[in-house]
Amino acid sequence: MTRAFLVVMDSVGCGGAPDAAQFFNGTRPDTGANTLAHIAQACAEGRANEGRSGPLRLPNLDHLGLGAATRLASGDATPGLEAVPEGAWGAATERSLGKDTPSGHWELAGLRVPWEWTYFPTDGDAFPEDLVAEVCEISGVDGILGNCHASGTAIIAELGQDHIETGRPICYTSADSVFQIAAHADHFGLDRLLELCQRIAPRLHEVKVGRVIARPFVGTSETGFTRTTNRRDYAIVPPEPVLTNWVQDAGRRVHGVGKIGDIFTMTGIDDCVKGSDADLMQSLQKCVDQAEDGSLTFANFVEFDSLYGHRRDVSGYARALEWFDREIGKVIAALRPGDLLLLTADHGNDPSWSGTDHTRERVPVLCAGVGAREIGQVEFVDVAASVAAHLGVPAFGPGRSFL
Ligand SMILES: O=P(O)(O)O[C@H]1O[C@H](CO)[C@@H](O)[C@H]1O
Ligand SMILES: [Mn+2]
Ligand SMILES: [Mn+2]
Repeated sequence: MTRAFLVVMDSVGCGGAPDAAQFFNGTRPDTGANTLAHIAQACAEGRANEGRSGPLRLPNLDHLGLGAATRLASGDATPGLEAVPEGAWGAATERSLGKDTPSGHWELAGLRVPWEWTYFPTDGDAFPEDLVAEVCEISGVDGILGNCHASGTAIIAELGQDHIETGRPICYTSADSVFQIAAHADHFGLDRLLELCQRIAPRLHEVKVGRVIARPFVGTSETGFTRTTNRRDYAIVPPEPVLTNWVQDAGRRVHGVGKIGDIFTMTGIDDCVKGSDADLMQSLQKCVDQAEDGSLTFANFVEFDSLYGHRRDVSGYARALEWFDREIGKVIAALRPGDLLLLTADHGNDPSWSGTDHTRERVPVLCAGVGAREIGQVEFVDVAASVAAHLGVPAFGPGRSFL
C-alpha cells in the first residue's frame, strides 16, 4: 500500500498571488512580494552573503521543479534555480481571506476558511479592557505589558527586563489573527504561561481570533532574551473534517511532525513530535524509515518563517533553504516505491519586503515519487484531494486531485 508525506515549508512562497493587493505589510500592499524569487535574486547579486555566499543552491528542490514553479506562479526570475524539472511540479493559489498559518494549512488540508478572522487594531491599545482584565485575573497580576502590534523578538528585547521586574506578561499581536503572550520560562514559569494561554483561548476563539500563542523565553537583559522551542499554539478547531480526518477515518495512521498537532488541535492525528527544525528533520526521516503502509505523515518546518521571514533576514532564510535542501535529499533517497513526498508552503514571508508580517503569495507544489509532470496552476485544496487520491481514501470538499 502507498504512503504519503506532506511537508509544509512554512512561508516558502513563490509570488504571483492574484489578490496580493488586498493584503498589507503596514501600508504597503503585498503586490510583487515573492519569497523565493527575491531570495534567489539577492543571492545572485551578492546581497545574501552572511554565513553563506553566491547563488542560491537548492539542487534537490530545483530538480523537483522549484525554480520552474516559481516562474510559473509569478513570472519572476529565479537565478540559480534553473534545472529541468524531474518531479511533478506546479503552484497553488489560496482562496481563504487570511495569509496566516492556520488558513494556509486548513486549506491545504481541504478546508477553505468559512469566516473572516478577527484582527486587533493597530492604533492605541490593541486589546479590549475586559480581555486584559481576564488575563490579569487568571495569572494574578496587576497589568500587562505590550498591548500592541509587535515583532516577537523585538518586544522581548524591549520589555523583557520590565516583565521580570513587574511579573506582567507581555501581550502582543500582528497582522495575523493572534493573541500572543510572551513570558520568561523561569521567572513567570512555563506551566503558568501555558495555563494562562489555555484558559484565555476559548473566549478568543469564540470571537474568531484564530490562535492564542504561548511564547516562553529565557535569558537576562545582560545576555539578551531568547525564545525557546516550547512555543505552543492554541488554535480554533477546524469546523469540518479535513485530510487528517479523512485518512484516519479510513483506518489509516496519521503522524504529525512539528506544529501540525497545534494547527489542527490534534484532530485526525495519532501522534505528533515537536522540536527544532533539525530535530523535526530527524523525525521526518524516521517516519520515512518506519511509517506504516497506507499512512500519512504531515510535517511543518517553521523556522524559515519564525527565525528568518518575520525577522527580514535574507541571508538566514537562504541558509535555512540550503540546509533544508541538503537534508530533504536524504529523505527523498529513503522513499520506498509507491511513496509520495509532496512539498509545499502555507503562505509567503518575503524577507526582502517591508514590515515583519507574512506576504500573500502563491506556493510551490513539488512531488517526488510520481514521475516528472507539469501539474500547472492549482488550488491549495487540491493538495488534500491529491494526497487522498494517492492514498486511495475518500476525499471531501472542493479540491480536485492533480495526481
Ligand atoms: O513576531 P513573532 O512573535 O515571531 O510572531 C509571528 O508569529 C506569529 C504566529 O506564527 C505571527 O502572527 C507573527 O506575528
Ligand atoms: Mn506559517
Ligand atoms: Mn509566521
